[in-house]
Amino acid sequence: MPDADAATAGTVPTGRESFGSRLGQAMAGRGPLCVGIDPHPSLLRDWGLNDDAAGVERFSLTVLEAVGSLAAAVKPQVALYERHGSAGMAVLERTLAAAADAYVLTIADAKRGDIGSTMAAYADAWLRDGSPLAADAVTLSPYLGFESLRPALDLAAETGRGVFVLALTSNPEGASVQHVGGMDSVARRIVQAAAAENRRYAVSVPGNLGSVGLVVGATVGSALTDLDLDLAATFGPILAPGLGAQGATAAVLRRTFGPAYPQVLGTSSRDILAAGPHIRSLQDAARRTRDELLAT
Ligand SMILES: O=c1ccn([C@@H]2O[C@H](COP(=O)(O)O)[C@@H](O)[C@H]2O)c(=O)[nH]1
Repeated sequence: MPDADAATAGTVPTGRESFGSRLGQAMAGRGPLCVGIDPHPSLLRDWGLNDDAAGVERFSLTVLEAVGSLAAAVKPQVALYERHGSAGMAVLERTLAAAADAYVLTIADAKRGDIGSTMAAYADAWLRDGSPLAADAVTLSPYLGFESLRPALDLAAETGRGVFVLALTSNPEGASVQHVGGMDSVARRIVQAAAAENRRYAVSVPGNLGSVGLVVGATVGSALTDLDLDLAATFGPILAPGLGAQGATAAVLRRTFGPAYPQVLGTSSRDILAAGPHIRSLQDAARRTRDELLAT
């Protein structure tokens, strides 16, 4: 049931189940792990694959086959397909289609953000039904202003898809922009805007996940307390990259996110991918990370 805030809210304008609801079910059923599909040149080499589109395709489909049933979602890193030009983007299209066929949720890590008119085109690419690059969700950068993301926010709601807006990124340089403003920080404005968006679609109900998520790095340390950020109150999923290769552990994640931990989708790429190319080894690595996330 919607809460009082939702009295004036809109409803999700689609017959399709919302992304938040689908992700919530996947997290409950498979565990709170997202595996990044990041075909770095060094990983391709270690897997005995060429650094070309064919190598990227083999890599991507192997990861999908290995972890599809162990992860709530997979997150292809768009830059690592883009570096192979149109052939790489075609591989990304086929990877997204293969994941959809296997009922695995996809989060395209594209970090898009632009002025409104151009943002509408990015929204069409990643969130429109029938687009060859349509994913279940896409990552967005709000640094042209949160409202500049409106075309993507609205299209995601319309098509039952989701977005993850960068709030506190996992890289150390992020603080120089995101922490600015002290107790009225840039990050706080983004968190509040995401919360308002989830309220708008009447999902501010404990236990229900909204479809407007945030990216908050697993490596942000005490920033949530320092900046007084209440992530639980956003009711949205939190994509938390930084596990493994960037140094964070499941225990760190639990400490960092506190009451918002049930909303956290822990994300790991290189740490798990380094176990390939053998399916069994990839599965062991993904299972270990997932079990650590569940155990904390
Ligand atoms: O704040 C952010 C936002 C996105 N990422 C992305 O996540 C993966 C992390 O890869 P690892 O190999 O597990 O370090 C990568 O695709 C980043 O672009 C992030 O790390 N931090």
